[in-house]
Amino acid sequence: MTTPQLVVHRDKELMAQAAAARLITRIVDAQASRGSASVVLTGGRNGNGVLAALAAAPARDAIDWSRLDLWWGDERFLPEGDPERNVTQARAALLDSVPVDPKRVHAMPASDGPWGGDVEAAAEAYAEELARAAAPENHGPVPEFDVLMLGVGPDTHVASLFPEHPGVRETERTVIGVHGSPKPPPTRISLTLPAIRSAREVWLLAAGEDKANAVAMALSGAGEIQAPAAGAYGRARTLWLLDTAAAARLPKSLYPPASA
Ligand SMILES: O=C1O[C@H](COP(=O)(O)O)[C@@H](O)[C@H](O)[C@H]1O
Repeated sequence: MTTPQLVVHRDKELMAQAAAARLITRIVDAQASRGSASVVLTGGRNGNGVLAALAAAPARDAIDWSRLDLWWGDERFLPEGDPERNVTQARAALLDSVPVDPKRVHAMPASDGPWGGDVEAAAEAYAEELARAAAPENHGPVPEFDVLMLGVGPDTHVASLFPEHPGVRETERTVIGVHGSPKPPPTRISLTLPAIRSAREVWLLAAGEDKANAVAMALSGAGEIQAPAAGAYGRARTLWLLDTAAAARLPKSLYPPASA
C-alpha cells in the first residue's frame, strides 16, 4: 500500500487544470519510455472537469493520442449513447475532439450491447478484455495502468463501489456487475478494489464542499468497507487531488501546504 499524497488547490477549476497538466506529463512520459500509455477514466463531475480541462489545454497536442489506451473504472449500465453513461460524457468533454484510436477506447458494455441486460455477462466480458490486454509482467489479469483516476463520491464511493455494498468486498474478480446502487442508475459495472490496486498510480479527485466529509473520513483511518475510497491506492503512488473546500475537514495533521 502506498501512503496517500495530498495536493490541495484553490478551487475546482484550478484543480481540474492542474490534474489535466499532470496527466499530460504522465502520458507523454509513459509513451516516451514504453511506447504507449494506458489510463483509466472516471465519471462524475470532477472526472469530467479534468477531461474538459485537458481538451482546453494547448499541451494536449504533446500526447500521441493514437498510442493511448483508455479504460473506465465504472459505467452506468444504460443504452449506448445515453447521456448518463460515463463514456458518453467523456466523449462530449474530450474524446470527440482528439484523435484517439477507436480500437483503443475500451468502453464498458451498454445495456443494449451484445449481452443485452445481462450485467454479469457484460462485466465478465470486460474482465476478459482487460485480461487480454495484460502483459505477463503485469502481475495479474489486468494491464498495469499508468494512471487510474477515481472521482470520490460524497458517501466515499469510488468507481461503483459503495460503502457496505457487496462489490467493495470482492477479492477475486476484477470487474463486477453492481445491483441496487444507492446512486442512480441502480445497475452498473465496476472495477473492483483488487483491479484498482494494480494501477501504477491511483489519483483520487475530490472538489467541492459536498466532498469534505468523505475526504476526511477516507483519509482518517476508516476501513474500505465503510469508506471504499480508503481502499483505493496505487502500486507506485496514491495521489489525492483536492480543492480547499473538499479538504476543509481534514485533520490539521494531514492538511498539506496549499499548492496554489
Ligand atoms: O456515479 C458516479 O459517481 C462518482 C462520483 O461522482 P461525482 O459527480 O460526485 O464527482 C464517479 O466517480 C463515478 O465514476 C460515477 O459513475
